Amino acid sequence: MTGIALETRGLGLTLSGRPVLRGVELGLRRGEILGLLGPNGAGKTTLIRALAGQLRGTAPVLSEGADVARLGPEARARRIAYLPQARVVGWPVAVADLVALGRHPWLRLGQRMGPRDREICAAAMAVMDVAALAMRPATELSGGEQARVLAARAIAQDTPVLLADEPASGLDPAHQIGMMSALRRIAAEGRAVLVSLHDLSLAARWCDRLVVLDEGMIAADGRPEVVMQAALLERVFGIAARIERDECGLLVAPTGLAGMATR
Ligand SMILES: Nc1ncnc2c1ncn2[C@@H]1O[C@H](COP(=O)(O)OP(=O)(O)OP(=O)(O)O)[C@@H](O)[C@H]1O
Repeated sequence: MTGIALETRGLGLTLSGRPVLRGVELGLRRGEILGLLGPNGAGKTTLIRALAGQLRGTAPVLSEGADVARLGPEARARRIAYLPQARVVGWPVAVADLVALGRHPWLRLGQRMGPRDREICAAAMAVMDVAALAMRPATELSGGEQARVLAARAIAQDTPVLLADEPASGLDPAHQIGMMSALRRIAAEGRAVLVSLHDLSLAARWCDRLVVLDEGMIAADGRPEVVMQAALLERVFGIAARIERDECGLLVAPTGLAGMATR
């Protein structure tokens, strides 16, 4: 068994005639939390959807030798959990039942959850701090609460690969830290985690490796201290930033637009 849980080599993808991804070479390693960064429209969501098997590009995405786009939905859901960017609950199901949907790929038709399934759901709800909301209709929750419930469902899926598209957006600072720490714990269990983020400090502090997408191409791929360079932030994001290191890791604070006076 290699350390690579999911990979694609030379992935290109065109949407409505527009090239959105070009020559993407990426491998997600077990035990690693990979942060995917890039400006709006860089192609992060498109790449995540391709990795999740929802979009097909010019190269396959391979999970243990299998093309994920060709796997049936159940087999795919046992290998890859995908937390989409849009996190709105559309129907008034109780939080605990919504999280339990994460166990469905592991149950046979008509089979009820067993003690182990219930344990996994309870742990996912605890880690996302939604256990106290278990009986509430999910539609009555705040945006951040709904986001945490849907993250708990993805965590309950208990897959070797977890892909999370901006899971920290809309969360308060404590729950952002809770989210990153939960993802890090999942990676520490030997799973592969990819998370897209706009918060550069959150990415630099919590991720083992950062990949920066720019106009559909990988502009940088490496450890946070290697990737987080003033020249790259200026070129890709058009910003000036203060980059500092303290005992917790890197701090990356945007100070202004590139070429303009810092305020
Ligand atoms: N269905 C589509 N048809 C045509 N173009 C699309 C389609 N979906 C996305 N795009 C384009 O592909 C590019 C990448 O979009 P994507 O959503 O992957 O970016 P992103 O990096 O996730 O951005 P953000 O940070 O704003 O979420 C954008 O320019 C977008 O307009």
